Amino acid sequence: MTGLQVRDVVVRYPAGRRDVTTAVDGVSLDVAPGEVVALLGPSGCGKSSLLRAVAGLEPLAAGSVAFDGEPVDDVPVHRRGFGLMFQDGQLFAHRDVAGNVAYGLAGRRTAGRGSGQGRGDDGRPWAAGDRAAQVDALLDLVGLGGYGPRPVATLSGGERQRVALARALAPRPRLLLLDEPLSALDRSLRERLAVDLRAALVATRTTAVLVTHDQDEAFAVADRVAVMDRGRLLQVGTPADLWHRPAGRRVAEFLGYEAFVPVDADAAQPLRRALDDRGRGVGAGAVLALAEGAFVVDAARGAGARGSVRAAGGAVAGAAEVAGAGGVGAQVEDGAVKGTVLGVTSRRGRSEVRVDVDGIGAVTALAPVGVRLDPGSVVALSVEADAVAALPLDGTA
Ligand SMILES: Nc1ncnc2c1ncn2[C@@H]1O[C@H](COP(=O)(O)OP(=O)(O)OP(=O)(O)O)[C@@H](O)[C@H]1O
Repeated sequence: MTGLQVRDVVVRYPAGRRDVTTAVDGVSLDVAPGEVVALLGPSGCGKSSLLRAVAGLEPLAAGSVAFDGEPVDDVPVHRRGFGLMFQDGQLFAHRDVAGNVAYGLAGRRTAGRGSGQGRGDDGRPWAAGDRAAQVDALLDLVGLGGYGPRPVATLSGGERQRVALARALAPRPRLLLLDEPLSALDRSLRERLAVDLRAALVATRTTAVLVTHDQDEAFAVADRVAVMDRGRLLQVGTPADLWHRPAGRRVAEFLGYEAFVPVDADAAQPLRRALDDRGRGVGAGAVLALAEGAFVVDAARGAGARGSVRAAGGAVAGAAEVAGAGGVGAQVEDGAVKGTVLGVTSRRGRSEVRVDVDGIGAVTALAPVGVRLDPGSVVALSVEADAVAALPLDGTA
């Protein structure tokens, strides 16, 4: 066995005088060498407790943690050869950037020390050369080339986390444990840093476990995502696996699926046809989960009643648009899915249209940026099959 093996791990904390909280409730998980796995779940589901148990910072109430087939349960934290990185980076304020990274180099494991811990020079970017060159290479790796002499007090939050990452990678840990490393940053910075974090982990072939409550971050950084809830693992899979085949409603909700409809309901038939067209036929009895964008406002097929679909330039799209023609939806083509507009917001170069669809309820449809739709108007909707998933019949997760 290579990589990390977590078996039936239980972590408990005292709660009150007699009670205990079971924060991790029998979790098993393997992480292959060079693989990045994200632990994803809502606040309090036990992600950090599991990570801390792997690190050796929390005692196990049951189960075991092994690396490369050897149990580490009796190995103290600093002898496990695991690196840790936290939300706030915890840089040394009195050292400059280079000094912080060099501190990580000082802790580098040497080849052959301890079982499975040593890896000789393997062509990684900072494996050779003197210490200053290694620091420079690490700073280049995290996109901070030339930052060495900067006092850390002068860095932005994102830059600090990049330094913390360089420092954490410097000793070439056989496993890097990252606890919400980006969550103190604002969203756009987080998105950019997530991409860079993955690039740095892949370039250094670092085996890593990342804790996050942010689905986008988990999907951007990890090869596989482990969804946790109430101390248990609900599903582990690649981002594509999870997105297309959530194990159940709780996983789907956590990934951002916002509406659910039994496949046999009338309202589900257009969705079912769209899945059939993609070769993703769904059997009777399943439930369809709809993510944002499962419907797209279909301007070409018309809008009716008290509103109209207008493109950004003001041109009326769709010949069937009428104002005030009695009866909501009167002018929308037969056979089209119809939705009553509840409101429109613009985000990231597109419009998100909250629409109420008969038999399904309120969902978020997409439309071109600048589209003007009055609340109460009825729009035709087409289905985007990629944003629809079928939940298995027995999916309890
Ligand atoms: N030191 C502790 N003492 C007592 N209870 C704790 C302790 N640490 C965590 N817990 C409890 O264990 C459960 C899991 O907490 P944990 O921090 O592992 O969750 P999490 O998923 O990482 O949450 P968050 O995303 O909010 O950090 C929670 O109910 C929490 O209150």
